[in-house]
Amino acid sequence: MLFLRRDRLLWVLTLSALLGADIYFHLWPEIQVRLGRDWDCDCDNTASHVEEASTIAAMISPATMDYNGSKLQHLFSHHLYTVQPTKPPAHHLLLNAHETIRYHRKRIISFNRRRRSHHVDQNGTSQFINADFDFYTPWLQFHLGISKDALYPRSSPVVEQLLEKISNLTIIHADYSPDDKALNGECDCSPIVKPSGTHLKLVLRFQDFGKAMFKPMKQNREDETPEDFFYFVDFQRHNAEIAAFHLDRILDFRRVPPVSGRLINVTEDIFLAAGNSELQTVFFLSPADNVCFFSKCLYMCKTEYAVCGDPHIIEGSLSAYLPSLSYAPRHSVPNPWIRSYTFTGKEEWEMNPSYCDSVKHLHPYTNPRRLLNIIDMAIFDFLIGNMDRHHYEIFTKFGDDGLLLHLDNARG
Ligand SMILES: Nc1ncnc2c1ncn2[C@@H]1O[C@H](COP(=O)(O)OP(=O)(O)OP(=O)(O)O)[C@@H](O)[C@H]1O
Ligand SMILES: [Mn+2]
Repeated sequence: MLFLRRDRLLWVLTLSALLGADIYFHLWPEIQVRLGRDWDCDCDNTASHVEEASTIAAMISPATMDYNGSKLQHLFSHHLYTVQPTKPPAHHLLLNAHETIRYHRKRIISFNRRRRSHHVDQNGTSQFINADFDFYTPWLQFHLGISKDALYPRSSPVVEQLLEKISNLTIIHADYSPDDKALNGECDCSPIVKPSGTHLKLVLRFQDFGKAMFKPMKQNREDETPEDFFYFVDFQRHNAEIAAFHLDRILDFRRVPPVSGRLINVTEDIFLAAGNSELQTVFFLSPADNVCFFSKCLYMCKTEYAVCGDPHIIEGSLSAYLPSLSYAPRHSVPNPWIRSYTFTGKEEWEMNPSYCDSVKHLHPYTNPRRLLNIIDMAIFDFLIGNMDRHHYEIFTKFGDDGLLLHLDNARG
């Protein structure tokens, strides 16, 4: 009996020793690596960062401008941009891969079914294209890579692949954006969607089931804002959206969803792909025989604010769509440094010299990360010349610690 008990004790001691060794030699070093290397901060040594920054400055200085290839690619090949911090832990990612895939597999089936019946109802003569689902498709990889700190990892190949897709893939569906739908009472689009939209925009869906927010070119690129315009009625420029994405990436914020320019065929890519008959009612042929359309929204959406193809083709920006609000909720937060939207009014920050201090003591800015994030956004808006940041959006999942989305840069 005594022998049996001693035997069991020996087993327990041996197993504990093995477990202890495993924790000490394998698990603990792994934990140390993770604790030591923060995802957003490879703060190794300031001196070398200063040196790297001056190398970058040299790369983009006029002296090296004779470089023939893409200057952006040249810049992003610098090792400062290719340093890859450790992968974020699963709880720092926005989405769970399995659930996201399951969700989309179901959605794509119902989406194809709905579109097919609409196509039949309309006696559609054009070829019907089913949306496909592929795990490696860039929009899905983009969604799966969204983390607490950035919309995409620093040297992610997914960004280039996504830009290539949104500028070339066949468009199979066009619809109003959620805020236009909220305006028309068609959607219960969660807290962030307000019937706003001073900018004509549409959601376009591609053959790979990816989506993008389309903002058409509204005036010539070289048109300057007339001096008498207040900033809150300033032009909205599709190319400002594109430039803002690139600058945000250069600054390593990575908080603007990838945006690409594209020539869109108003008739084929929008009118014939319209997901609801309501959208088709806003199209008309102009006296110059160009195909035009306008949007239904609060302010500038009458026919005189329509945009027209030439006769079918129009340039615009396409911003890669973020994960749906129904499974990655976001909310909109008023910017404490909002500009006044009246001719004469002033906001509190313009009159109260201690406003900054009071904001610092207010939730959520008592969180230093949130305060720094809003300062980043102010720097970004200063550089792009955007005075229209009335709200910003955040992913609800990350609470006060998460990134601020730099959406809506058309007035940059
Ligand atoms: N890439 C995107 N993915 C998902 N949603 C987007 C994207 N871009 C914009 N949105 C959503 O559409 C809303 C309206 O877009 P945006 O602010 O760019 O247009 P707007 O016409 O300027 O609107 P507003 O008048 O409210 O400023 C945004 O608040 C955001 O919720
Ligand atoms: Mn706007």
